[in-house]
Amino acid sequence: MKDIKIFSPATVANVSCGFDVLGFCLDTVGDEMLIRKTENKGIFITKIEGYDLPLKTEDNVAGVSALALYEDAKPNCGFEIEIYKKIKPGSGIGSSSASASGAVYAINELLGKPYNKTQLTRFAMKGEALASGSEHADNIAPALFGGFTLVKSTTPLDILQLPTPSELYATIIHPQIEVKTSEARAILPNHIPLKDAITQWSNVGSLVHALHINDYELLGKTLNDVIVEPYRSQLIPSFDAVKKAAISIGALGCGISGSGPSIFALSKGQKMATRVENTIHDVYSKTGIDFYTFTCKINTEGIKVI
Ligand SMILES: Nc1ncnc2c1ncn2[C@@H]1O[C@H](COP(=O)(O)OP(=O)(O)O)[C@@H](O)[C@H]1O
Ligand SMILES: N[C@@H](CCOP(=O)(O)O)C(=O)O
Repeated sequence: MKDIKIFSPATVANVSCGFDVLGFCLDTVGDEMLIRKTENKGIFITKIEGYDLPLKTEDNVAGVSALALYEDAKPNCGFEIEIYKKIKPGSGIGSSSASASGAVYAINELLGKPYNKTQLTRFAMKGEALASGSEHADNIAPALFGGFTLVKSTTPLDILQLPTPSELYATIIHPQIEVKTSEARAILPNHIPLKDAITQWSNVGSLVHALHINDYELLGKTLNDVIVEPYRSQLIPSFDAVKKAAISIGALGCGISGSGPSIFALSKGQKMATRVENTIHDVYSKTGIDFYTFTCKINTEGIKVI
């Protein structure tokens, strides 16, 4: 195989209570990437469409991740990367992760799959560090593994795959403003009150249990973030109004998607999810800020060849 085209999906990291640990993969929205072998050794980004991003390998998340794999594999060829970007950088639905994980997934396929998904995650984390200043894996893991994932540890890297309730739908509202993950991380405290930590890890454990027993009502109760949301919600216009409206119309829960500005809501069934989307659309229409919304199932497959 000399070339490959892939779909690299958007993802929702943190999932309210699970900062840097929990994440899930979205369907329908994602980047496309075309990667081909070349006789010229090295990693070359030859084309980017959709958003203005650096072509220089070392300045692009996809290039940095690809280089990490390339320097480990030492293949007797190089790779050219074309990125067809659909996820706006700084969106909060894993734009950097889609590039980082897509690049390593595609090159691994072209090399005959010498690496497993955990090893690919490690390479892709190098790209995330370029974007956010931190090697977090909570977007990359759901992109590569699909569904819900929990990053048990980063050293050693240990990713847990969690069950995905079959009737679960995600609704995303993406205000067209940029919130860089690096900036959204810089405003977080280094220390947290013990009582908040107890609440947070109680919710994480309960969320994992809810996924395992397919309990939608319990899942909704766990979507509560007392540590990060109080700081980051201040970066997102009308966040509180969106969250209140989504839950009042029947969403299981609602929170900041990743580092924002996107907001996610989870619902049981497509009918409720559509009702939630219509409601938050009406709320945001009053802000005067450009935005778009979409609703989709949880993507249990992750990155795929197209
Ligand atoms: N291939 C790429 N895809 C997305 N962002 C990239 C890429 N290469 C570099 N970047 C930079 O990374 C940042 C986007 O990362 P981040 O803030 O984490 O956005 P998101 O929350 O959407 O993942 C932007 O500053 C962008 O310029
Ligand atoms: N745990 C990270 C997740 C960033 O997600 P993104 O979609 O905004 O890149 C964080 O919250 O900083």
